[in-house]
Amino acid sequence: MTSILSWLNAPCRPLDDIAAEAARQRQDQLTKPRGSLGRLEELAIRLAGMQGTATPSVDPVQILQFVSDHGVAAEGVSAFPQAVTLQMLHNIARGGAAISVMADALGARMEIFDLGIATDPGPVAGVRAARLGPGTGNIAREPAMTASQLAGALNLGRAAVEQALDQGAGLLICGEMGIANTTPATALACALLGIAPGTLVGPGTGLDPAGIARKTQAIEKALALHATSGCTPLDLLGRLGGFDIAATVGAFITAAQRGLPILVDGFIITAAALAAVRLQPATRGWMLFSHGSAEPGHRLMMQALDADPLLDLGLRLGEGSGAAAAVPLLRLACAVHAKMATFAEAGVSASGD
Ligand SMILES: Cc1cc2ncn([C@H]3O[C@H](COP(=O)(O)O)[C@@H](O)[C@H]3O)c2cc1C
Ligand SMILES: O=C(O)c1cccnc1
Repeated sequence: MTSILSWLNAPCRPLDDIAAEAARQRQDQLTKPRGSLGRLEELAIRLAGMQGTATPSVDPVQILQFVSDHGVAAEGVSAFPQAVTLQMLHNIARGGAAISVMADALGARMEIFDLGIATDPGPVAGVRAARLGPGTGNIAREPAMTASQLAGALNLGRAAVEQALDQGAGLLICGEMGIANTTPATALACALLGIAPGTLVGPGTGLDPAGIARKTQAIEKALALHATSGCTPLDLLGRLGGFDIAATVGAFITAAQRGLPILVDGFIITAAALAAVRLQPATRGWMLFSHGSAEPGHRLMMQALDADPLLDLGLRLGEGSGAAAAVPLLRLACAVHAKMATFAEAGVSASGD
C-alpha cells in the first residue's frame, strides 16, 4: 500500500514568492487607491504566486465530478434514498443538474466519474466508468474501503488531474454527488480534528431532528470502531471516507505537487481538503476557499484550515456548485490585474499630495 501510494509523499511545488511580490507591486501601481479592490487584489497576488506569472489566469477551469454511493446510507442518515445518486448521475450527464448548468454557463470543462454507484448503470454517455465497488462499506459497521479501493480512488484523482494538466487546465474544482456523503465527511472531519460528532453534525439534504440524532449515532459508532489510537490520516480516510472524498484527496495533493490552483467547494469537499492538508500540509498553499456552506459544521472545518471563504450565499448543495459560483470572482481578479492601467500609463496622480 505504502509503495503503491509513494507519490502521496512527494513534495508540493513551492509557491513563487517573487511572482507574488511582483503582482503585489503591480496592484499598487494600478489606478485605484491602494488596497481598494480588497480580496480581488489578494486573489490575483495568490494566483500569481501559484502560477509563477505576472498575469495569472484560471482558464480553462476543470471540474472533476465524482459520483459514488456510501454504504452508511443504510443507517437512515440522509433525507433522500440512495437511488437518487444514480438518478442524479444521469441528470448531471444530461445537463440538468445545478453543476451541469453552471459549468455550461462558465464555459468550464467537466468530467464526470462513476466511482461506484450501488447499481452499475452500464455505459452512460459523458460518464467515465471507474467503479471501485457497489458503494463503500457502511462505516457504522465496517471500514468504508479496502486498501486497494482507497489506493484506486486516490490514484484516480491523481490521473484525472494529470490529464487536466495535459489539457492546460488553469484551475481545479472537485465536485461530488452521493447520497449520505455528509456522514463520512463529518466522521472524517471529527476524527481528524478530534471533535465530537454532536458538534459537527448537521441536516445535510434536510434531516429532521430525529434524523440528525440517527446520523450522530452512526458517526459515533463509526468513530468508536475505526478512529482508534495510532491510526494515520490515511487510515482514517480509508476507514471513514468515501470514494468521492478519497479521489478528491488524490486530486488535491496532485494539483499541489504539479502546481495547479485549487478552488475548494463546500462541506464534503472541505473534509477532503482537510484530509489532504493533514497528509501533505503544503497542499494548503494551493487552495482557495470558495464559499461557506450552510451545513453548520463547515465553519469549524474552515477555522481548522485557517480559511476565509470568498462567498456566503447559504448554499448547501455540493456538486462543486459553490466553487463554480466563485469562478467569476477569480476571473475578474485576473482581468483587472492584467488589464487596468497604471497611474503612469493613464497620467493619473498616484498620491493625494
Ligand atoms: C437531488 C439531490 C441533488 C444533489 N446534489 C448534491 N447533493 C448533495 O447531497 C448529498 C449529501 O447529503 P446527505 O448526506 O444528506 O445525503 C450528496 O449527494 C451531495 O452531493 C444532492 C442531494 C440531492 C437529494
Ligand atoms: O456544502 C456541501 O457540500 C453540502 C451540504 C449539504 C449537503 N450536500 C452538500
